[in-house]
Amino acid sequence: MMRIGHGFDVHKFGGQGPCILAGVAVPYEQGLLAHSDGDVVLHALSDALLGAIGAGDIGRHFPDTDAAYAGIDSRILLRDVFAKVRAAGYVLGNADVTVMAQAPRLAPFIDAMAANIAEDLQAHVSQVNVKATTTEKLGFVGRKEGMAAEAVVLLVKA
Ligand SMILES: Nc1ccn([C@@H]2O[C@H](COP(=O)(O)O)[C@@H](O)[C@H]2O)c(=O)n1
Ligand SMILES: C[C@@]1(CO)OP(=O)(O)OP(=O)(O)OC[C@H]1O
Repeated sequence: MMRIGHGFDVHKFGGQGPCILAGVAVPYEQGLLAHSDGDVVLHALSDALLGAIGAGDIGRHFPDTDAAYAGIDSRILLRDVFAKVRAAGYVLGNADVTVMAQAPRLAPFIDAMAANIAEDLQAHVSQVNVKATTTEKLGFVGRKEGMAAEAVVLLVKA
């Protein structure tokens, strides 16, 4: 049996850079504001994984009111989420992630982002695709107010 999941997340720019995206420190004049490290990519991916096993979302598992998660590396959250996926009897089939950012330019960092995700999801890098798009200067992304990410995952029975 297979299970599909989708995730979406947004964080606002603010403070000092870099932006942490899939665990990669991407140089930028501002960072992403959040309770955690603001890793919008891993939050969308974690939500997709939780969605696929019918387990809600990361806000339910790691409340942003809990001091334990202040400034936390979102890779720790992703690995915890993936442990739940394994406990439910699944492994990753593939994951596809889209990052919406007018800036910074992400192309030089995409491979490192995919490698981190593959490592955390006990998968081969060929099972993980990460891509970026601007929004052609439209909307909050286009005005460089923040960044958004979407993720889709397919899980397969272990
Ligand atoms: N922050 C971004 C956004 C996009 N890219 C890459 O630029 C190419 C064109 O993007 P569109 O906005 O026309 O979809 C595309 O190949 C993106 O991967 C980027 O590096 N950083
Ligand atoms: C990750 C958590 C927990 O630190 O907080 P934030 O970093 O603010 O991120 P968000 O995407 O709002 O999601 C869920 C949270 O509970």
